Amino acid sequence: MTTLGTPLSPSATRVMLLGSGELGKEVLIALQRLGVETLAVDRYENAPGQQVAHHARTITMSDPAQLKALIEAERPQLVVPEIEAIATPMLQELEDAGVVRVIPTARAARLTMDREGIRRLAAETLGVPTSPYKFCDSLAELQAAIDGGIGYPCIVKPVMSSSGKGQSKIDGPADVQKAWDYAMAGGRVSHGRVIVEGFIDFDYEITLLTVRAPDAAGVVQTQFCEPIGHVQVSGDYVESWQPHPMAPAALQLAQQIARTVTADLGGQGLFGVELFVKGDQVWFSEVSPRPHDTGMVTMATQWQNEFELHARAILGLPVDTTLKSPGASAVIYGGVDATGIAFDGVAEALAVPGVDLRLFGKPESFVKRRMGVALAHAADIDTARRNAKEAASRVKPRKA
Ligand SMILES: Nc1ncnc2c1ncn2[C@@H]1O[C@H](COP(=O)(O)OP(=O)(O)OP(=O)(O)O)[C@@H](O)[C@H]1O
Ligand SMILES: NCC(=O)N[C@@H]1O[C@H](COP(=O)([O-])[O-])[C@@H](O)[C@H]1O
Ligand SMILES: [Mg+2]
Repeated sequence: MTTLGTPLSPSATRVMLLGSGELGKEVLIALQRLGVETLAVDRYENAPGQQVAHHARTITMSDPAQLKALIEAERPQLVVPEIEAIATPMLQELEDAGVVRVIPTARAARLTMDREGIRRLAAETLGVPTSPYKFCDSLAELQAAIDGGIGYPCIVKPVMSSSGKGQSKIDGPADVQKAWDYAMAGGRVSHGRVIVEGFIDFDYEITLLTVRAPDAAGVVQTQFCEPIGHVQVSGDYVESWQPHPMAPAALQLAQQIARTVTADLGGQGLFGVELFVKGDQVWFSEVSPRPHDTGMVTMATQWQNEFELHARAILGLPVDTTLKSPGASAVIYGGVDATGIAFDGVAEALAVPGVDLRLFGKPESFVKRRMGVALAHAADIDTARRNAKEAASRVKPRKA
């Protein structure tokens, strides 16, 4: 039985988010709606989630000493990682010592913070199909890996990065040095290691949102949302839609891979399983043990969006993954480097049929920083995609 308390009282159910960007903000809102007391942590002040939580703290989350001190001082019942760049070995230590429960598990957070952990688990331990890959610590090792079998084209990524940071495609020998240098500059935590992956020439890619939540008997069951299709530019998502139509055989394989990987990671919560599909062939790419950026579309498409599903699953409450309507999302980038920016065209954007907006409230904009998203529901995904993109293009961020 789950019992929830009253926030800001001794009975409170207290949850700490580690990372409080646009995804954490929505998880925090979902938790607030259930009367959970929330504490939003991030690396900078006034992060989106910090603006809606009961409490806000700013620390270097990759520093084990700072992380330990904060968790020991606050003693939340649950710690919910929201980004990769966290001192996850310390989370493991605190979980092992019984100080906190980490969502979905400290081991899942540790394995997925580093591409090497999750890739070796999926490909080598679980035998799930992935692109060919090698890990390299120098430009010479990168060149040797490519010449030794990875071949061209291939993709280089820092082992610790997300949203495409430091990622580039190598089409031939002339690109290798550039890709190495770019990876060295782009990791979220400085680290001289990269993964080089053979390029998969997929027909399409999906995120399969997978929820592990207990049933009435308290047994954790796996449930899937409808597949989310998406388009990535420079390794960062720009557009997503749901449901993405799939051949039954490919969908079955996708669900089987997602079930295998998430069952091994364990715990309770929502996972974003990223998969490449070509005909009936499916490759595992990576997994977020938390809501996924492409899953923001579920704010327009599902009865319970991915943030509500995560909130419910981690609290041990029942979930409903069914679709309400086809829909789409389109990203709004900052377009300028400036703090405290203004957004023109909001009314024009909201005049597009079936459209809603999220402006995240990030205090500082960069040309390629995601500052908002347009959401659209429609009778079919083509209309929804068109309307979401139209609405996103009508929002004009500028220096205030
Ligand atoms: N081996 C590959 N073959 C073909 N395309 C790839 C490959 N690896 C990555 N990509 C493309 O680059 C995108 C981003 O890659 P990946 O998900 O590994 O990066 P990321 O930085 O973790 O992104 P995010 O944090 O947004 O999930 C993929 O969604 C896909 O479009
Ligand atoms: N693909 C992972 C992802 O989308 N993560 C989301 O972006 C935020 C960081 O944004 P920022 O880099 O603009 O601070 C994270 O806090 C999370 O919400
Ligand atoms: Mg990804």
